[in-house]
Amino acid sequence: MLISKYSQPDFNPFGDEFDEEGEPQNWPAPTPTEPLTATVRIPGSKSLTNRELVLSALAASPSLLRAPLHSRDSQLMVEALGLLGATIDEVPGSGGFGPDWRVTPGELLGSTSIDCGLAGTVMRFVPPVAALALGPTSFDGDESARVRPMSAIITGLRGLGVDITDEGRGKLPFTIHGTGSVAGGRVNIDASLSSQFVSGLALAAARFDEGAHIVHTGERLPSIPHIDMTVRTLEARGVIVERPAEGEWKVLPGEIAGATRDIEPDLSNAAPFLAAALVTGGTVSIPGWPEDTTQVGDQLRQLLPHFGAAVTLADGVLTVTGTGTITGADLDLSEAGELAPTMVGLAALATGPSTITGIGHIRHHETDRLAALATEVNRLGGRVTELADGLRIEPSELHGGVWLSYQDHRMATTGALIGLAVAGIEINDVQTTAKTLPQFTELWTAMVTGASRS
Ligand SMILES: O=C(O)C1=C[C@@H](OP(=O)(O)O)[C@@H](O)[C@H](O)C1
Ligand SMILES: C=C(OP(=O)(O)O)C(=O)O
Repeated sequence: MLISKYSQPDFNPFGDEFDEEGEPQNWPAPTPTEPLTATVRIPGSKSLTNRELVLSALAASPSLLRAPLHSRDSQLMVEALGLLGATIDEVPGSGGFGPDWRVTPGELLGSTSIDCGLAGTVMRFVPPVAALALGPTSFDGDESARVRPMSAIITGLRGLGVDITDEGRGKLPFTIHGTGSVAGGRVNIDASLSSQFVSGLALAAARFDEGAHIVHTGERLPSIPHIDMTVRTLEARGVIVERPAEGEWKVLPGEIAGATRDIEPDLSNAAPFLAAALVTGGTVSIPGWPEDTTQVGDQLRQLLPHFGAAVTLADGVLTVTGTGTITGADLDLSEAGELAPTMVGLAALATGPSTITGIGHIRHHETDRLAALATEVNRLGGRVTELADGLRIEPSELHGGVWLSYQDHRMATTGALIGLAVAGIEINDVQTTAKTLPQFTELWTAMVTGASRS
């Protein structure tokens, strides 16, 4: 099994950016003097990598994952599945950002402890796998992971016949008492706080005796494209998923096939880079943009023009060009909450007001993103007001200062985005980008200095 360097407490991906006490130093966000012209290659998708890892561990035969994401979240997933019985070996890769992974499924055994870090995909996707293992598996994570909602997974698994002990808060930590099988059947859950509850149950459900008929009972369902991604990855491995009604998914019991899968670049991680074209009035291209994808980041093609961008997709290269002026936009991001921090960064630099709604659930992401974004932009002189399910951003002259990251990779990248236009912004704990993009500062600096010019 692979050892995760990203989950070691003393891991420092940037060498010199910790002080002598081991505290993260501030990273001065670069402010270019000219419009950018850059081509940026982006590593693999977190959402696809972690789904394919889970499905590979549950499959009937080995799988090969090509160009997977190597980051804290994917390493935590590798470790978790390794502890439960899968073997994950590195094989020489062709992707350029690290080796490929060969995943050999093994007998699922508990009697282990899983560290979820702050990864929603690990804390929501692995418990149903542990339910299939023989023996108890305890789950915990970072301190800030202990406030993220988990009750729909806990009550959902209980409804499917799984014994779980927890502290009664519907949060980490908890222990799954696996017996080697899960009865399965119909289960009602409220997934209004996270689509990952549906995805987590669905990914393992084909291995349950009766499969699972998942019924979402809440009033709203965020991030629907991520559930579509789950369904598509299941179907690609031969699993039958029926849709009896709106908000219902019926995963039939059956074999999950081993497969060779090419992981697409992470289109949501492309967001701040593409937005940089708007902020500087330049042009940024991302190669390897898939023609047909379930990644919600593909919606950037429709979203960025709202702020004044010209967007083209030709021969697998997405190119965004800005005019130097960012217009305000009114957006419903209920499907694409993951893109909200970047959109708020753009809105903070726009000439007109913006209202971004449909994202109440991002209060439960890595941090309360609505509060964190409002606080940080306002500390730089911005005018951001929190709404129940979003943010109102009004134009304002911003100034430099320290931008706090709240252990949130997308907060860190949003600070860097604003720093392209506002001199003197320093990102505290930029290392937190290792959650999904350990190369962030390297790629960002290359983009700004022209080192990634095509
Ligand atoms: O299933 C996934 O891979 C994800 C689902 C979404 O979660 P929510 O539904 O909690 O927003 C998204 O925001 C997250 O980054 C990744
Ligand atoms: C919400 C996110 O992550 P997680 O998978 O931890 O929920 C995110 O990456 O924006």
